[in-house]
Amino acid sequence: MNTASAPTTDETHETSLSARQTVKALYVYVRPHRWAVALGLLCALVGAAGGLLQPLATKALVDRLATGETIAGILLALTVLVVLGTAVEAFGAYVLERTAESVVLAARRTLVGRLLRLRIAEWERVPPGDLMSRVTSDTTLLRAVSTQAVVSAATGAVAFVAAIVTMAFLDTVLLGVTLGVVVLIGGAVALVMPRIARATERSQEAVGEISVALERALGAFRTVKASGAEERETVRVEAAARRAWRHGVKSAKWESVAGSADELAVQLAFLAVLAVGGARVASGEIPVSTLIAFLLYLFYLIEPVSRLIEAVTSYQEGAAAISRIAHVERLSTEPPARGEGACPRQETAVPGPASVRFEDVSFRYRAGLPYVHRQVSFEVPGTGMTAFVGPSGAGKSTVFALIERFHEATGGRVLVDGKDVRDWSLPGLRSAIGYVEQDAPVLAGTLRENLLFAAPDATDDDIRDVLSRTRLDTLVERLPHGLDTPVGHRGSTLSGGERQRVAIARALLRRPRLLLLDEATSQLDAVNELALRDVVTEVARETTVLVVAHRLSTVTDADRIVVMDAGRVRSVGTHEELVARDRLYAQLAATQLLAPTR
Ligand SMILES: Nc1ncnc2c1ncn2[C@@H]1O[C@H](COP(=O)(O)OP(=O)(O)OP(=O)(O)O)[C@@H](O)[C@H]1O
Repeated sequence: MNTASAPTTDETHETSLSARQTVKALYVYVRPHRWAVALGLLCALVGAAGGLLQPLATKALVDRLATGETIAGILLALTVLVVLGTAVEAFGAYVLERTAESVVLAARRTLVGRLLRLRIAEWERVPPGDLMSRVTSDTTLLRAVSTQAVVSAATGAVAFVAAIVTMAFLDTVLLGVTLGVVVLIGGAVALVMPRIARATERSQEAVGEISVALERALGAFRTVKASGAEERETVRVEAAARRAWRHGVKSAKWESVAGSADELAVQLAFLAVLAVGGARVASGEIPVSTLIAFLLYLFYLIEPVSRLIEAVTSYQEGAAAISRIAHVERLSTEPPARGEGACPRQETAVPGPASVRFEDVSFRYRAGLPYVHRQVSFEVPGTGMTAFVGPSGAGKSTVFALIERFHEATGGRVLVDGKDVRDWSLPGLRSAIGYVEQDAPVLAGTLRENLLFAAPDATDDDIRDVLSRTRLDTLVERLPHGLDTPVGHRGSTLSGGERQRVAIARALLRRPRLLLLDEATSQLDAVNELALRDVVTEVARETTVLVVAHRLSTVTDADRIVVMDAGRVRSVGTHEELVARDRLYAQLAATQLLAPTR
């Protein structure tokens, strides 16, 4: 029944796309811009046609010189041709660059939209730094392949065929010599191409590793410093950077081999044509103007051939990026809620506190991992405070994760208001809940942005009220810009206790029907703890409050306590009842839960 988590090892293995899948994925990006690409292609073709006419005009010019006719008209026509061709080509290039940027934007928007809807299980599996590098770095590789490569391939092919046909009219023997050389070099280039794709993919992977390593170190910056780990973490990031360099250089090596192939093909063909053509001119089989025109076409071939090579090269690079981007698209996202958009209002419109029931819930985070919940059953009626206690790792926080539907139960049912959480729309379910995580994350931005994060429509009065209830009003008075003071990366300019109170205020502003409070073990001082205790007690009068308790004061205030041990519910009762009849609870209360401000 579990669809949310439990990815297998196979799923985590990243496989490259086949050529067909790559082209299909590429087409999805290009399709919305096909008319712009077509316009760019048209401009490139016009430019190429201008180039194609030049050798013929030169042949006419040489012929006229031989007969003593005037050449001014042809020269003028040639100049106009060159200027117009260049202008059209420049316009086409702009259209393509703009389109390429739009393709990158579209890919980034799709990825970002998906990333924030990923299932928690997927998000836990893939390092955030790697995901970030796919959004920022890999998408840029789409730029070249999505438009320029398409146009280069098309114009290159058209110009190549046109030149070859014209050359066939001039002299088939010389064409045979030319094609022989081109096919030879082309075969060598074809061997090199897959190496470019492989090296690019490795290089992009290494860029992802740089982000992962950086995110790891910068995300625990103080710990890195306090542990004296700057050097080691630097080495780690550098190692990834060196891997990126190595594969980048490898890719550059093969690209330069491929990139110089066009020159080489034409130069070799030039020598061969010069030898064979010279003999044919000497024997009177062809006039010298034909040889000159043929040689000019030969040099004209450099461009289409280099365009074809460029197209294939950037396709190889792009294919690597498309594979990595497609991998994100394959990560599973949270299900679109049944009736999403319509249901939430209806669901949140139900007034009053929500009830919670676990029915024989079993759960493990992934196949192969041990069960965290085994037949967990308990019932929490609307209103009142229910505390969850138990040794570390007993599965208390996991109760909250299942209620929020961050993960889905492997067996049994989790019910909110008597309705299976899987039958709720996700926004509807979550909008009924206020959730304070154990580490009380505060986001970069101002204090106001943080408070309004879960309730963007809260009024100033609501904010004032919640600030005074959580004793944050004195902090706001002290801050230089009050509520509009930035709190730093992850709230680093606030104290641990302040961060926790901000997180609680944020949850309360949401006016939740169910408040989930994962108590931090040692964040609050006695005064603030007392104040918050009053707030939570007050909130519990009108809302269902579930607390993972680490403080004695919390459990003594609780209406009921659920004692968990090794993934099972051991007993349920009030503090007095449990002290009298549950040895583990009595022990916990006497030790871990004893100090009120632990
Ligand atoms: N995302 C996860 N993936 C895999 N295992 C996890 C994950 N989160 C928690 N666990 C494991 O599940 C078990 C229960 O974790 P949980 O956080 O529910 O315990 P807890 O009772 O809240 O502990 P504590 O009091 O220390 O916070 C632990 O053994 C933990 O290692």
